[in-house]
Amino acid sequence: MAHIQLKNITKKFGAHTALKGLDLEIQDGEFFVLLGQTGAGKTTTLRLISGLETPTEGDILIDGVDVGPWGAAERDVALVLQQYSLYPRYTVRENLEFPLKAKIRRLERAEIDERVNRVAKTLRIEHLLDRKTDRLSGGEMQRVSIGRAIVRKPRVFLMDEPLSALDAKLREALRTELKNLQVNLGATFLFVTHDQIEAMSMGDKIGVLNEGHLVQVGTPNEIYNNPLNTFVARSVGSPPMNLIEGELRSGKAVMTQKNFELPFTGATGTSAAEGDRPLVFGIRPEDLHLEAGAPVEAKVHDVENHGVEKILTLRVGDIMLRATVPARTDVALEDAVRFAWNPNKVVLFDRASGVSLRHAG
Ligand SMILES: Nc1ncnc2c1ncn2[C@@H]1O[C@H](COP(=O)(O)OP(=O)(O)OP(=O)(O)O)[C@@H](O)[C@H]1O
Repeated sequence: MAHIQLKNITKKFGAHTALKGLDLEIQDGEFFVLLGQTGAGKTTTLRLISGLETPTEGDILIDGVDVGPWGAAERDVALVLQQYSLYPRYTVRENLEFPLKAKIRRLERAEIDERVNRVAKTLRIEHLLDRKTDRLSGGEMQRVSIGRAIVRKPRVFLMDEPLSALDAKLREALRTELKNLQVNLGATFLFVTHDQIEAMSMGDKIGVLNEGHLVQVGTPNEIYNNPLNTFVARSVGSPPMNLIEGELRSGKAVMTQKNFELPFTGATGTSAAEGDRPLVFGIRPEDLHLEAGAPVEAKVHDVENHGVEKILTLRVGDIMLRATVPARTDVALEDAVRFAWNPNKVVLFDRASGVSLRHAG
């Protein structure tokens, strides 16, 4: 178990700056997810913590100790990658024993057996112990890779998209297992992914990374309900938050799309809302609902049936809005419908900076 702190980390590769002044703190026993698109700097962050790269500027502290001078082995962190790095001609048992046989560990045979058996039981791969790893399915191989990390009892687990090579069903199953495992071990996990569903479902905390900048850190609820800016608003939620242009007029927010104009009755949420200015309204699809007599008319442009719910695309003039409605809602393409929204749930963003007025205030 360990507490990790990154202080003002910058990492340059030649002329390219991969990380820019990154400050990040991961509490002991926390499941922290770093969410970002390709090239955001996720892998670089993991490689810096594990000691495979050196920061251009800034410090990395593990349990309050500056680990800058320490090599990868001394840091005692385990890195699990998307591509399983197993020895193909070895059995599962041999692969699990391997990290324990390093000379510096000097473990007794009985201790090695005990650890391997316990990990195999935890990951439900006991029946595979004597099988060669090239005879395993993708999900089994990834379990063994995770097992190789656990068996060492490292201080920190760093996971680089470990589930992204697996099919959807397996990914879902392993998400739950990995989360349970982290809770049972009480371990500190830093898990990086570009998949917002993974981030939302697994993280105690999420850090949203964009082009080497940490944009926002918060619990999944904070990130979802109170995004710092339109980038974060678009990064989480499926379908994503509706973002509609409008403006502030005499203290009232007004949506001013070409074909409709609507007063917004909810609180603007900040004193920074004084003075007229261009805004973006953020409304989650589940906060839009169909209602007879509601203020705005729309045409049903698309209907996706997802079992328990339907995702509608509504066309209002030339803008498209997504609405998540109960599956029993009876609508067909090109139906005329009316919709309303929950004014308390609307998030207002400054159009120029993209920053939420709640945060700017
Ligand atoms: N060794 C290197 N030399 C030069 N540029 C690098 C090197 N490693 C990473 N980069 C660059 O730094 C940026 C961040 O890369 P990084 O691998 O950390 O992104 P990522 O968020 O993990 O992306 P992905 O999801 O695609 O793995 C990218 O623009 C990448 O091209």
